[in-house]
Amino acid sequence: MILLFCGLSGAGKSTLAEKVKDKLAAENIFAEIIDADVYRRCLFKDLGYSMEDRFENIRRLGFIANKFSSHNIITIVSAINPYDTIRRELISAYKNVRVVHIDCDVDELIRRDTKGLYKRAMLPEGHPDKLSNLTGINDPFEAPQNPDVYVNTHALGEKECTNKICSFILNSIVKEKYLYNTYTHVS
Ligand SMILES: Nc1ncnc2c1ncn2[C@@H]1O[C@H](COP(=O)(O)OS(=O)(=O)O)[C@@H](OP(=O)(O)O)[C@H]1O
Ligand SMILES: Nc1ncnc2c1ncn2[C@@H]1O[C@H](COP(=O)(O)OP(=O)(O)O)[C@@H](O)[C@H]1O
Repeated sequence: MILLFCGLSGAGKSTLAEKVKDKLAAENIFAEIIDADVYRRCLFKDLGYSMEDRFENIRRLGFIANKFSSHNIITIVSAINPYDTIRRELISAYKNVRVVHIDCDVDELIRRDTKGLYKRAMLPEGHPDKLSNLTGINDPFEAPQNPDVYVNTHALGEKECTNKICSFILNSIVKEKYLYNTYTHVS
């Protein structure tokens, strides 16, 4: 199964991916997280934030995710993933792709602003530090219309969000008789 965790920067994709992974590990279910921010820094240094580059980023992440997923590893792709077209492309290309919308009100994201990106995006035009294409501020985010799971991290705490996502995964495993790997957790 490939889970596309999509949502704006700071919404909670990475936090929830780690928590979901830990909760599944407690049930001896192995999950792999493909965090776009990490892959961009290590492997995809050639990509920026134009629509074309974002499409290419998601295509590459999807390709890698499918390698893990084809070995029956629950695979979480944590990326803003703002465009419906490319999400649909992955859904058509690979088996068992599910969309998890990690939503959060923009006002709350501006308050969190853990990376200082929102502050930079809201600087006046012409300011040398202004970020010109931050998703949700001055670049589009097409919210998934029918996500398999929806959580709003302003309305729900980390634990509630984690439980909701894990319940979906565990129910899917049962329904689809998903062959999942078990492993010995080494801390
Ligand atoms: N202009 C702009 N827009 C969006 N995001 C920006 C931008 N510049 C830098 N960053 C940082 O890059 C991370 C988003 O990369 P993604 O690969 O998830 O984006 S995308 O799916 O290709 O749209 C995102 O990471 P997260 O905060 O984890 O979402 C940001 O830290
Ligand atoms: N319900 C929640 N779920 C996830 N993160 C939350 C929640 N409430 C507050 N947060 C905080 O929001 C921030 C989300 O950051 P992060 O997970 O890096 O977001 P993203 O990966 O989407 O950019 C963290 O500081 C986290 O502690």
